[in-house]
Amino acid sequence: MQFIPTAIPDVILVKPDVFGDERGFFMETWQRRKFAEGGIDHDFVQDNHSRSVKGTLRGLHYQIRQPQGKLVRVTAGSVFDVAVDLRRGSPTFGQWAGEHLSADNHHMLWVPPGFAHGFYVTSETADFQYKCSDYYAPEHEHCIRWDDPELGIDWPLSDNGAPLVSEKDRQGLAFAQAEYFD
Ligand SMILES: Cc1cn([C@H]2C[C@H](O)[C@@H](COP(=O)(O)OP(=O)(O)O[C@H]3O[C@@H](C)C(=O)[C@@H](O)[C@H]3O)O2)c(=O)[nH]c1=O
Repeated sequence: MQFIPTAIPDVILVKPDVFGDERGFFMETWQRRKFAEGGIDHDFVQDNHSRSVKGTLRGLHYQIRQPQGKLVRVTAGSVFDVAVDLRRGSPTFGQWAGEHLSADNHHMLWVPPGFAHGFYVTSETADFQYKCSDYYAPEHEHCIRWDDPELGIDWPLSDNGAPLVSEKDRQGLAFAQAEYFD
């Protein structure tokens, strides 16, 4: 199991050991002791699973109270996954880290509390599964626009136009107008 700091060191790319044989493969997707040694030392209280069609973009989401750390992975298809540092005073405040996660590369991303999170689907469909370190609290949920020019996220958008975004995400705030973490 490899734990690799990304462009934002607190955002960690996890490359699990994958044991293939004639039946298929086996891998550990969460193991408290190994992940703690790798810098991901959290209790998880909720697991989520979403499916999205190609060109979908979900995000950028965060909860200003009850902030959630998210251990995310893709079990079918592929996505470009992004974390944005919203921790005021952090040396990487306002910066983003992005990684390609897929069912084929088995990579996971640790998005700590204090970050906004989103992803863009690059395959026909994508199944996206993640563990959360706090409960869903819609009353504390905030959304920053995925295409905020100040953030300048380099989404690998397909040529045929704008991504598929929920009504809620279309109402996302500019980064400059967002609430941050102290
Ligand atoms: C996130 C969530 C949603 N829901 C419900 C609310 C709504 O009716 C329906 C769809 O919700 P949303 O449109 O917010 O789903 P979605 O846009 O997939 O929201 C998710 O996006 C990614 C990027 C994240 O980082 C997640 O934390 C979460 O915010 O599911 C829950 O019941 N529990 C949950 O934990």
